[in-house]
Amino acid sequence: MNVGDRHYRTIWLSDDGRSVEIIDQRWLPHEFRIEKLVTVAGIATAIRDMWVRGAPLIGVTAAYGVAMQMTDDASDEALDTVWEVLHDTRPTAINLRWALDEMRRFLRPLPLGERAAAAYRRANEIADEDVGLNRAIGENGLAIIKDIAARKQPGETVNILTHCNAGWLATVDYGTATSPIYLAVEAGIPVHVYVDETRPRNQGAQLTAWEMAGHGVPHTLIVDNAGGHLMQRGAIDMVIVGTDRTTADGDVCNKIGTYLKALAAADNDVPFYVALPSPTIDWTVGDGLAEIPIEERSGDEVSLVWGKTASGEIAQVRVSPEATPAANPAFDVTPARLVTGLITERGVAKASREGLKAMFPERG
Ligand SMILES: CSC[C@H]1O[C@H](OP(=O)(O)O)[C@H](O)[C@@H]1O
Repeated sequence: MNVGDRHYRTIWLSDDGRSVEIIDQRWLPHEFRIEKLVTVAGIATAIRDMWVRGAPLIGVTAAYGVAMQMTDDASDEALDTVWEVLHDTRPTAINLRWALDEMRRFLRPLPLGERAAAAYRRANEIADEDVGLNRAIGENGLAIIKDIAARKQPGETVNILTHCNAGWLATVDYGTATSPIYLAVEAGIPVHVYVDETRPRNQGAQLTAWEMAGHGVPHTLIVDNAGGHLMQRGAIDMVIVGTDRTTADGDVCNKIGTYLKALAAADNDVPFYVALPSPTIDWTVGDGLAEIPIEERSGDEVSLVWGKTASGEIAQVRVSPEATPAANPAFDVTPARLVTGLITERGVAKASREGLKAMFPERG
């Protein structure tokens, strides 16, 4: 997407044809910093410490990490080792495993001398594929927004709530949950987005709000706990979120707090949509609550908050007593029964095994 008058992706191959450059999302919205990643260890750190984050972007970053490894050592052992090293960075987003599996499947049959160049070609393809998938998700989600707009008074705003950041910053471009929003704005549909701040790391306040402001999308930042209140008062027409892993039965694992939004939406008859590219579907898992590993991150992310001081310094401040321990599950699971529809690149699927099989019959 555009940052000012320049188009950016979240990750791109450096001119040296080996390193990758990323938007280091830790400093947004206060500073727009580009970082160059030159080693597999650097790629692993960038994923683990959330310099880059978001399920699709994590997968693409790992794909480039495999390619980087192939330039150093293209042996089968090195291919297996880099798979393990990068897979261990974060446990929940299935795109990470999907991308690592895809790179290993693609490279294993190749002669060692061909693997490095082929790996970069495949990583570039995966990045490009992500952009196409997200654009298609946007088209399919736009139809839903248009339908809601058609049922309101002419010119009346469609109010959308989103949680965390499933924007272009969570992908290579366009985003998943935000893609229909961007296309709706392009189509001239009056939309307004309620942006959940999304504690503890505030991906909504720091990233989604930055994206919305950057693209002139009317939006309002709210605390995570305000969504139900707004739904009770008819202020929300639809909820749209992303996902880090959706099961073959339609259970949706996403940023912590998503489940509570889905409960409030169900209680207030507000449609609750999940936008996802198919690599985010884990076909090996049915029961999300029982089978999806939930990342437990440091309690410091709860107790300490990043922000910009009055003097313009980016700093952390403590919001709880030093002695108070904090728990920090990073994701939760929304049961399929609470999901109105899964907006995929092929269309809107019912959140069920049958619905996903109908959309992806080759997965039968
Ligand atoms: C388009 S996937 C975005 C998804 O990833 C986020 O998690 P994190 O920021 O921890 O990587 C969040 O769950 C978003 O919905």
